Amino acid sequence: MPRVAPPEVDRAAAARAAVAARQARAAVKKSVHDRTRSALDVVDAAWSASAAPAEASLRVRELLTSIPSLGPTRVARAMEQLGIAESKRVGGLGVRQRRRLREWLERRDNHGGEQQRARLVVLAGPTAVGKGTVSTYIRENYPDVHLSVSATTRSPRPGEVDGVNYFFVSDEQFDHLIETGQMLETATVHNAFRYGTPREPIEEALARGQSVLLEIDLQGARSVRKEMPEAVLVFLLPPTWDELVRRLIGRGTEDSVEQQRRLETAKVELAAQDEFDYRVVNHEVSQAAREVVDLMAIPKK
Ligand SMILES: Nc1ncnc2c1ncn2[C@@H]1O[C@H](COP(=O)(O)OP(=O)(O)OP(=O)(O)O)[C@@H](O)[C@H]1O
Ligand SMILES: Nc1nc2c(ncn2[C@@H]2O[C@H](COP(=O)(O)O)[C@@H](O)[C@H]2O)c(=O)[nH]1
Repeated sequence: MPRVAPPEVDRAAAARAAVAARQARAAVKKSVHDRTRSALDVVDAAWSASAAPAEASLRVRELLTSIPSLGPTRVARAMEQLGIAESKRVGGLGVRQRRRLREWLERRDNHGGEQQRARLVVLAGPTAVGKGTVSTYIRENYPDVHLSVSATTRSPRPGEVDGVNYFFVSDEQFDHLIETGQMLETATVHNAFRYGTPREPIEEALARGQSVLLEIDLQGARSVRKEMPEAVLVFLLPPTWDELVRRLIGRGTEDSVEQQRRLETAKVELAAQDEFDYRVVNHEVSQAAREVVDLMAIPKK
């Protein structure tokens, strides 16, 4: 192969080009930031008692596409995730829609207008610490997070819905899911029933850029770490041991034998908290949920 002489490098020109590129990137970032802040102002203004008709009647779709980094496809997807109809006007948003839109805009702004990298976050912790409660809060208030729905061989509790809380399956169906490679991890929890995380919905959500939350036990968290080392492991802690016992007994879904069994497992699980990347104390549900969601945005330790 003939040797090609390296081109003469004009170092000064290269440095000038790099500075110009940096300045251009900073300008775009600033304009995204400014437009995001003014979008937030419009959302707030449309809700104030003295709202100008122009702000209230603006369509959410138009408001979002006014932000330079958001094209029509991204806007359509975001609105779907936020549960806001395509034709909705800013003044016509419901309380929860408005809160979700504000939080979404704030999160984008905190990340320089960039869509944050999709992350797989595993939430584990002792029984009755509030994993299910925090996950439900996230499902209802952060629709851009995909919540994994586990399969289990236990029976539904009153109010639990198949396909929403769990996929309630028989032992034979659970075996089939394992044999056909459909599970990312499985475990027998509290020496009682089998639980497992279906693999495909997680892979699909991550591929479309959606962060995923798994609410699973310690064994499951360890298995996920082996399979997907990029996963972020979060341990949910109770404010105190006595509060944990109060929550378990207060929930009233287990008899006293099962409560004792779960508290024994809880001691083992609490001893493993140092294996996790982050710890979040569940004093208050909305605060704990926000801390968990915020962890989806920061680089893994
Ligand atoms: N921050 C909180 N403050 C007070 N009570 C809470 C809080 N979080 C959850 N709870 C209550 O504690 C109880 C246990 O919560 P939850 O069922 O969500 O726990 P869990 O960790 O999912 O339990 P398990 O692992 O046994 O399924 C529920 O009655 C719930 O309402
Ligand atoms: N390893 C897994 N553990 C899971 C999964 N889904 C739920 N769980 C954990 O099971 C216990 C009991 O749950 P409950 O709803 O019967 O009270 C709890 O610690 C859950 O976190 C899973 O897919 N894999």
